[in-house]
Amino acid sequence: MLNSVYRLVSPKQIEKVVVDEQVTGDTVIVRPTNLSICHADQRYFNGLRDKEILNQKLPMALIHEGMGEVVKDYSGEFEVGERVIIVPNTPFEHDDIVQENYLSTSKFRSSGYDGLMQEYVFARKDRLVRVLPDVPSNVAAYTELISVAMHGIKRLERVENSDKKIFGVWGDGNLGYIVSILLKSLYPNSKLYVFGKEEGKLEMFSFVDETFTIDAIPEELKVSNALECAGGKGSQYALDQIIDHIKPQGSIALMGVSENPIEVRTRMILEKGLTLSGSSRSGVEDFKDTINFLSKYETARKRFENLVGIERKITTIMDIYTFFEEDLASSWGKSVMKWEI
Ligand SMILES: NC(=O)C1=CN([C@@H]2O[C@H](COP(=O)(O)OP(=O)(O)OC[C@H]3O[C@@H](n4cnc5c(N)ncnc54)[C@H](OP(=O)(O)O)[C@@H]3O)[C@@H](O)[C@H]2O)C=CC1
Ligand SMILES: O=C(CO)[C@H](O)[C@H](O)COP(=O)(O)O
Ligand SMILES: [Zn+2]
Repeated sequence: MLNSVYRLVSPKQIEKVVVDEQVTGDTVIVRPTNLSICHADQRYFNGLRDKEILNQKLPMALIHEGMGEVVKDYSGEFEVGERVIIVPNTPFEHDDIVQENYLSTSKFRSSGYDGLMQEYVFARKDRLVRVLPDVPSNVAAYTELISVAMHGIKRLERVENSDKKIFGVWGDGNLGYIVSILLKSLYPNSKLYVFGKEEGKLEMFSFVDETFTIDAIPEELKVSNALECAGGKGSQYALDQIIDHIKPQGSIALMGVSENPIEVRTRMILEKGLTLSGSSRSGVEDFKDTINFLSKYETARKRFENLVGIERKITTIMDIYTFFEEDLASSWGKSVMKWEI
């Protein structure tokens, strides 16, 4: 069946290609409707990855955060018109130990495999999760990032000690905001401190116990466990501060992605007996946990609406270029496209 796919062929150049899609008894055809930009997409769009990586991964359609409506279901599980979130990770094997998003055989949309910038997405039925009626489409669009935060917290839980008095989140952007919302709901008896660069952004974190700009952290302040949500070179500075302000034998979730390798003070990690938990992407179970979370915590669900930043209707390739530029310039929130191309 013919489908139009909008692929990034080189930095800042997207071309429409028509591909012949294979259909099986497990295929569900989804019309993408609301797509959200991730930092990873911006890195590809602007050519901020190594040349070898770009050569290896392009051409490909960008975007791995999004939802759409079922237009045809060969599996018989979904109704036409149902709103569904598309899980970007696609495993081809099961492993009892390694989770689906860490299997080298899995494919991940918009990382060497076509993302959601397509006329129709031909998805496997197990890669779709229904959107709750109370969740607006512009929030459902970035469920993937919520599931990433959920996954990171769950991985941290595997290694944490029993001290959960104070969580520290470094990063006052999208991921930091989402992680903070999840922590505040999941750990109502713990204190939550958020560390960021700008007062203006930190004001959005009114629901946490305290916020600090990173140049004014009291020397004696200590956290039990920490989550690094800064990314880029900021990961290095954040990790450095975390090492200073975390209690001995605390645990750190590393979630921010840096384009280039960063320096880490391993000596102090050893001296304080710290545990680092790396976490990347998410799997379908994390999406299901996210949906359950959204259904259980109404206040948290509403808070996610405050994270919607710019929203635009996209009808041409030129609109995509403009939107990626606007997203780069935007100071707060997730940028969501109404995909009408
Ligand atoms: N592990 C995973 O699977 C995933 C990882 N990510 C990664 O997470 C990172 C964050 O993404 P996102 O939240 O969308 O990005 P944002 O740019 O919205 O947020 C990052 C925030 O951290 C702030 N920051 C920078 N340096 C520091 C520091 N030293 N201490 C505290 N805060 C700091 C930034 O401030 P300013 O803008 O002023 O510099 C910004 O507000 C990115 O690297 C992204 O690629 C995203 C999705 C999934
Ligand atoms: O954003 C992400 C998940 O939501 C990941 O950071 C992203 O998938 C990493 O992949 P890549 O190596 O292609 O940047
Ligand atoms: Zn992402």
